[in-house]
Amino acid sequence: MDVESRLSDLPAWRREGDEIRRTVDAPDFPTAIRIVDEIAVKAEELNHHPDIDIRWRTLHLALTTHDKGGLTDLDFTLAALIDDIAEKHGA
Ligand SMILES: C[C@H](O)[C@H](O)[C@H]1CNC2=NC(N)=NC(=O)C2=N1
Repeated sequence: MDVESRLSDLPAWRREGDEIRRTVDAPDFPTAIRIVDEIAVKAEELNHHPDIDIRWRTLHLALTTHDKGGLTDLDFTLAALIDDIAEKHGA
């Protein structure tokens, strides 16, 4: 997988070893939680689940495919969906 080329379509994300990561700065805490809730729905649909660290209104998200020991298409698919959700909420 050409990770750098996939990342060029996802400027908010950066590679850290076997993961891609981004932060999401929500306008306030309730919005941050709504974003997490919408991500959770997508994660269940895809059976692919991000690591999420919630710090007040900032989310730290990390994606990898544990089952395959590295990054796969699913990580980039979910990353794009997370970007859509964040943008919709002004984050
Ligand atoms: C058995 C089941 O398919 C898994 O353990 C799934 C669930 N969610 C997952 N999420 C992520 N991010 N990586 C995985 O490898 C993964 N595996």
